[in-house]
Amino acid sequence: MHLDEIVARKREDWSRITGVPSLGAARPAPAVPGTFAAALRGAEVSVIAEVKPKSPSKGQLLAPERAAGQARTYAAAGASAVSVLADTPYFGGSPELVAEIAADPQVTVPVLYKDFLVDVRQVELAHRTGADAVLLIVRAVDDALLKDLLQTAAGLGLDALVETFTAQEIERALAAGATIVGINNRDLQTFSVDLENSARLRAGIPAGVLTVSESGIGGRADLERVAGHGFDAALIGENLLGAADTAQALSALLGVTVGGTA
Ligand SMILES: O=P(O)(O)OC[C@@H](O)[C@@H](O)c1c[nH]c2ccccc12
Repeated sequence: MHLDEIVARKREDWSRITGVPSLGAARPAPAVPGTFAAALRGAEVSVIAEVKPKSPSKGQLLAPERAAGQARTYAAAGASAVSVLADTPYFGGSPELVAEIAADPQVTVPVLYKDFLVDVRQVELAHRTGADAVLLIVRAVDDALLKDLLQTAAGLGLDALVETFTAQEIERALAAGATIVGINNRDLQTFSVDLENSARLRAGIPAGVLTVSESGIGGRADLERVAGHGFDAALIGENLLGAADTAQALSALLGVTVGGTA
């Protein structure tokens, strides 16, 4: 299974859905534009820590009942933002999980809604969860839809992390107006990971655009490499989810980058 199959399924699912699904009693505060972007800015490389209950390549990563607590641990241990999977069939998350985490007073950092967006109604659903930002994957959409998704997000006060994998996708992201660009180190067609992908493509992103290196970042050496290439942030899931002590793993990652004290 790879990106094309996931995207085909999402399109089919959303063709059957009428309107925007409601989220029960969830009544989030309105999104404050720029909250997620602001969390990534700063002198040091920021960490966006991910709550990814399972993945197609690794299987179960986190027991469902531990997912919400994981976000609290990330926030307490110094993550600048948390990314939460809203996709259920492939990644074991849900919009309800995003809503629960976004409403948690102990999660004091911005929340990124992570799904495969192929319909503007998904941006509205993300907004209903109380998330601060959405992930948009360039490869999953055409230019017109990418623009629509970006404009819908902006209209609702949501920031957008626009994910790319190639130089051409970076150009498409920038042409559509992206102000936060992610470069994935994992090829979503094959699931192979190469950190050099970020390094190679970073130069194609102009100053003033926030940059995020995504996937396969394993430890402090990797994070330093990413910082050295000038990224504002790193998106990290599996390494933290697999650690015996998440808080300690995250502190060790951050300790070095914020002053070499870890
Ligand atoms: O767990 P990792 O290798 O640290 O990667 C996190 C994140 O980048 C990855 O989960 C991801 C990047 N883009 C995605 C799109 C959909 C689902 C998941 C992802």
